Amino acid sequence: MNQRKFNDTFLKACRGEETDHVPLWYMRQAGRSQPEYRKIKEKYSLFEITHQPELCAYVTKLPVDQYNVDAAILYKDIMSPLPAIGVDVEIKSGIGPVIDNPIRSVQDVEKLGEINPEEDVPYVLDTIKLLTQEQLDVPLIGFAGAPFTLASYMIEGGPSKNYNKTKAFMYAEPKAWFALMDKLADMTITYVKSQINAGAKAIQIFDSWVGALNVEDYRYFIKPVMNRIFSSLKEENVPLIMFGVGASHLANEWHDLPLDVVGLDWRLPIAEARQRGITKTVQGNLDPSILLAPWEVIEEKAKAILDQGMQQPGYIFNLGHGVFPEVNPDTLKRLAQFVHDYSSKK
Ligand SMILES: Cc1c2[nH]c(c1CCC(=O)O)Cc1[nH]c(c(CCC(=O)O)c1C)Cc1[nH]c(c(CCC(=O)O)c1C)Cc1[nH]c(c(C)c1CCC(=O)O)C2
Repeated sequence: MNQRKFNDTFLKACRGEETDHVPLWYMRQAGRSQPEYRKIKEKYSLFEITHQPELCAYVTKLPVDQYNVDAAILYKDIMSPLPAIGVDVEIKSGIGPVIDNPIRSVQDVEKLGEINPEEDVPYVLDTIKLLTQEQLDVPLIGFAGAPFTLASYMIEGGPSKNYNKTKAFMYAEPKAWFALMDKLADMTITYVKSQINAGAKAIQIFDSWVGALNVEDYRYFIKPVMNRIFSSLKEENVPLIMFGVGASHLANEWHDLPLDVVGLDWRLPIAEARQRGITKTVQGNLDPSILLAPWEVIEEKAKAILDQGMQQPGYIFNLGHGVFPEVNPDTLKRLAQFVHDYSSKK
C-alpha cells in the first residue's frame, strides 16, 4: 500500500456530502488522446490490453497521474463480459464493437449463457486488485453497460444511428425482449458485484443509447429491469452512477431508481435539472467538443457549469460524453487544475 493519503473527494460527492473542492474525472480519460496509449495500441488490441493486468493497470492509472483527476475508471469496454455468455464480439478500430452473429430470435436469446467472473474474466478482477490494493490513491470506478445499450449492439451487429432493428425486436417480440433484458441484467449484477468484491469503489452503468426511447417506452420496456439491477447492487453499499447520451428526457426516470448519481450529457443545464427535481448528486456536463476550442472558451464554459453545479453539495465535474482522440492532453490537465482551483474553499 502506498503511503500517500487516499483522496475520497469523489466518493463524498457521490454521497452528497460537502467537499473541499469539486471532484472530477473524464469519461474516456484513458484512450486515444494520450500518446502513451496510442503507442501501446500499435502493439495490442483493447482486449489484449485488458487480458494483461499489469499493462491494463498502467493504462487505467496513466490519466490519474497525468491529469490529477479524482477518480480512475477501469480500462475495458462495456462489451468485455459478452464473450462469457456466448457472444462473439470484436472491437474494430475507429468503428466500435462488431458482432458477426446478431440476436434475431427467441432461440438466439435462449442460447445465451451465464457469467462466472472468477473463471471468465479473472484478468478484470486481477487488474482491480492490483490497482486498489497497491497503486491508486483515488477511488476506482468499475462499470458495466446497461441491457438496452448492450442489446443494441447484440441485435444490430454493430454501432447504429437509429436502433431500428433493436426497437423492431422490442416491439415485435416483447417476450423475447424481456427474456433478453433479464439475461443481461443477471450478467450485469454478477459481473458488477465481482468488480466491487475485487475493490471497485463506485459503479457507473452506461446506458449510452437508451435516449433513443421515449419516456413511455422507457417506463415499460426498460425501467423495471434497471430497477432490478440497481436494487440488487444497492446491497453492496457503493455509489451507483447512471449515464446516457441524449437522454435528458429520462433524467427524472433515472432519479426514481435506487441509485446515487445522475449523469448528464451536455444538453440539459444542471440548473434546469435541479429545477426539474433532480436532487441527487449530478455528474457532468461539459460538451466534449469544447475541449477543441481555445482555452478562454473552455474556461468560460467550465466556469458556467461549475457555478451551477456548486449551488449545492453533491456535484462531480465531468464531460457530457467521452474525450475525443484529437484533444490535447495538456488541455485535460489544465482543466482539472482549473476545476480544483475554482471550486476550492478559500
Ligand atoms: C457505448 C460504449 C462503448 N464502450 C463504452 C461505452 C459507454 C460509454 C460511451 O457512451 O462512450 C465504455 C468504455 N469503453 C472504454 C472505456 C474505458 C475507460 C475510460 O473511459 O477511460 C469505457 C468506460 C474503452 C474503449 N472502448 C473503445 C475504445 C477505442 C479503442 C481504441 O483505442 O482503438 C476505448 C479506449 C472502443 C469502443 N467501444 C464502444 C464504442 C462505441 C467504441 C468505439 C469508440 C471510438 O472508436 O471512438 C462501446
